[in-house]
Parts: sequence; structure tokens; C-alpha cells
Amino acid sequence: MAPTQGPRAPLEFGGPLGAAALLLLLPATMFHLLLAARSGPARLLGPPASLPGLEALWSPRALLLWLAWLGLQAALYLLPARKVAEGQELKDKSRLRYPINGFQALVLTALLVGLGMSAGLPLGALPEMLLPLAFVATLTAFIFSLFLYMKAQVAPVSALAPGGNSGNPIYDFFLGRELNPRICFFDFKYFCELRPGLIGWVLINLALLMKEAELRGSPSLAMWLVNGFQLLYVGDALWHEEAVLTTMDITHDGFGFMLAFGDMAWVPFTYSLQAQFLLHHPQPLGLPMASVICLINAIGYYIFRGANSQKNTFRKNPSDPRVAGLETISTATGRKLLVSGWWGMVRHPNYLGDLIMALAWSLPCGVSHLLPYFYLLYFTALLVHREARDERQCLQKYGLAWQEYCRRVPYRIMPYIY
Ligand SMILES: NC(=O)C1=CN([C@@H]2O[C@H](COP(=O)(O)OP(=O)(O)OC[C@H]3O[C@@H](n4cnc5c(N)ncnc54)[C@H](OP(=O)(O)O)[C@@H]3O)[C@@H](O)[C@H]2O)C=CC1
Ligand SMILES: CC(C)=CCC[C@@H](C)[C@H]1CC=C2C3=C(CC[C@@]21C)[C@@]1(C)CC[C@H](O)C(C)(C)[C@@H]1CC3
Repeated sequence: MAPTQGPRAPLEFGGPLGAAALLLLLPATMFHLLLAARSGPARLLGPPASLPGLEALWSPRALLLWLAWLGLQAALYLLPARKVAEGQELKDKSRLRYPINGFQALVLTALLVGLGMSAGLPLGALPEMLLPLAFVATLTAFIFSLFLYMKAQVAPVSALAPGGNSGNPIYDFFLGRELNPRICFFDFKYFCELRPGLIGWVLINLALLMKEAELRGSPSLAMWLVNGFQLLYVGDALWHEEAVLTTMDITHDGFGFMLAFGDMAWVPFTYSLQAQFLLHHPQPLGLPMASVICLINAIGYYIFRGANSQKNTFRKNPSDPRVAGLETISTATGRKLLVSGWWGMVRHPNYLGDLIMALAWSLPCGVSHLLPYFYLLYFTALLVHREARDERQCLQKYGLAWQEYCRRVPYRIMPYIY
């Protein structure tokens, strides 16, 4: 019998039924988007022009390529790191240690890809393989999640996540049972969150840019912008890798299908949707409009980075001169909450910045189609739901102090709107 935890955590994501629906819906949506992006009408809603047969999905070459990619990223993870960081305190009062070498992995991957290309590696052939690659990524996410589910059977109760241990196998498989599954120093969740999918996303974008150059002589301005913005986002995530250790995915959520599929398949194959769309549906973009879009991205990034860095600095050292002057509320846990600066503007300023960037990533695709705006729509839904989950957890953690914070900072994400 699998170990379960004492008091049951409230079920999220619509319980077992919701989890079962998402298990099917998420991969189906990903394949729909991949097919729609390459089809003439590029419709977000409605059935795809044609359904692929198994021969279009299954390719041993794609499987080999995918396994080689995972192997390469795992090897880069194991290289000596410039720093080893400690995670948040766990239930048993211990702290796990994490290598901080994600940016190094990005640079080394770029060097290897550059070397490969100068030796004739046909990166422009990758867009043709997106469908079979997405298929093997989904398959590996399923198999890997099964392994994680089994592994949790033998994990001590203290290693289990607050959710994901309801006793319902479908729900627990989806949400994930173990908080930080590891083999020795290799932390599966931390590795997956930042490496194969995130770096894979920028590699797919680059391959789409190369393919566009092959087809049309040079990449379009729209393609350059999408590649540049998303490279900045991924580079920033890896540069500030340590900050991921305080996100709810690492500190609260178990590692199950949701994150395994999200990290390994959903991120690289749906977050590259704008570049996929642009390859098949070139869009004219003039310099004045491109400058406005760059400005929108810069504003979004400024808010996103400012808010995330302010909170991380404050959490690491509240007397740091950059945050020492900010107004705070004391909580019964001994931790404080910021009520001025970015965190006095709305309760999730980092989400606001992220959403503004999401808009800037879609605008280069023009306004003729809804498809490239999928990311903005999905991301809005994800962040509204995530904000509600975080709010519940903070209310539980900080009680009255959290209520006081909500009174002082009434808007959640968008000032005067939400
Ligand atoms: N591109 C993508 O697909 C996704 C991107 N993201 C991005 O990831 C980043 C991290 O997001 P996420 O982990 O959801 O949440 P946050 O980084 O917003 O962290 C929320 C936590 O911050 C602390 N906190 C909240 N309010 C305050 C305050 N006033 N003062 C001090 N601490 C406070 C609380 O934790 P505690 O008090 O315990 O420190 C709370 O649980 C965001 O920038 C988000 O946009 C997230 C999901 C998907
Ligand atoms: C629909 C579905 C499959 C949901 C799973 C959600 C995941 C895709 C996201 C949950 C939290 C994420 C974060 C990032 C990527 C997407 C997922 C995994 C992130 C790594 C992106 C880069 C940012 O800078 C970040 C490091 C703050 C961020 C952390 C959360």
C-alpha cells in the first residue's frame, strides 16, 4: 500500500476527473497546435485540416535524437557547477543542495550546436521532425511519470508533496507524489524544469529561423523578434536559476505527469508556436511597429525581473540595502511580507510583467490569426489559476498578516482591473 499523508490536502485541478481530463486534453492540445501552425487556415478553434497517421508520429530517428538530447542535458547538469545552492527547508528540517550551472549548460549547448552546424549539421531539418519529436517527448513523459509514481511508493512519508497523495491513482499520477525525487545528487524535477525543455525551446526556435532563411533567403524581422525575446526569457531564467528554488513547483508541487509533460513536451513544442506559425505564415512587419513591440517587451521584462529580483533579494537578506528601506508587514512565522515597491503595486507584479512579455511575443505574428495568441490566452488562465493556488497557500501560511496584505494591496495582477 502506498504511503499517504496525515490530513488530506484539498483536491485541486477538479479532482480525479479533472486530472483524467487534463491527462488527455494537454497532449491533444499540443498536437492540435502543432498541426494547426503548419496548416493553411491556421485555426486555433475547430478541427485540424488533417489528422496524422502513426507513421507521421512515430520515428526511431526522433526517438534517438530525443534520448541524445536528454543525455546531453543530463551530462551538462553533472558538470562541475560555479555554485551549489541550498533549497528551502524541508519538513524534516533538512535542505537539499542544487548545482547552479544552467546558464553554463545553455552556453555549452550553443557552442556544441554551433560546432555541429559548421560541420554540416542540418538544423533546418528539425522543423520537419517536430511532430515525431513531440510524440516521443509525450511518450517519455508518460513512462517517466509512471517511474516517479512507483518510486514514491518506497519514499518516506516526509518526502511526499502536500498534494498528490490523495490515494486516487489517476489524480496522484497527474499531480505527482514525491516532492523532490532524486537519485543521489540528480534532482529530476529541478533538472526537468530548467534544462531539456527550456533549452529545447530556444533550439527549436533557432531551427525554425534557419529553415525560414533557407526558404526565403533570410529570416524575417518578425522571426528575429520572437527568437530574440524568447532567448532573453530563457537566458534570464537560467542566469537566475537559483530563484526557481523558491517557486511553488519546487517547494510545493509533487513531480508527476503535469510537470514532467509540462517541462519536457509542453514548453518546447507549444511555447515555440509563434515561430512555428511564422515559418508557415510569413507576416510583414515594419520598423516602427517592431520598435513598439520591442518597447512592450522591455517594459514587461523590466517589471518581471524587477519584481522577481526584489522578492528574491528580500527573502535572501531583508537587510540588503536594495530592499532594506521597503515597508513590510510582520507575520507570525517570523517572515515578513513586502507592502511597498513592486509588491505594493499588485500582489503578483511578476505575473503582470510575464503577461506583458507574452503579448509582445505574439504581436510580431500580426492580427490576422488567433493561433499565435494561444500562449497569451493559456498563460493568462494558468497565472490566474496559479495566483488563486498561491493565495490559498499564503493565507494558510500567514493567516491574519496575509489578510492585512490583501487589504493594503487589493489588486492581484493588474492594477485597478484584477
Ligand atoms: N512562463 C511560464 O510558463 C511560467 C512562468 N512563471 C513565472 O514564474 C515566476 C515565479 O512564479 P510563482 O512561483 O508562481 O510565484 P511567485 O514568485 O510570485 O512566488 C509567490 C510566493 O512569493 C512570496 N510572496 C508573496 N507575496 C509576497 C510579498 N508581498 N512579500 C514577500 N514575499 C511574498 C510567497 O512565498 P514565501 O512567503 O513563502 O516566500 C508566495 O508564496 C513568476 O515570474 C511567474 O510569472 C510561472 C509559471 C509558468
Ligand atoms: C499546462 C501544463 C502542462 C502545465 C504545467 C505548467 C508548466 C508548463 C509551468 C509551471 C511552472 C513553470 C515555470 C516555468 C516554465 C513553465 C512551467 C514549468 C519557468 C521555468 C519559465 C521561465 C521563468 O523565468 C521561470 C524560471 C520563473 C519559470 C518557473 C515556472
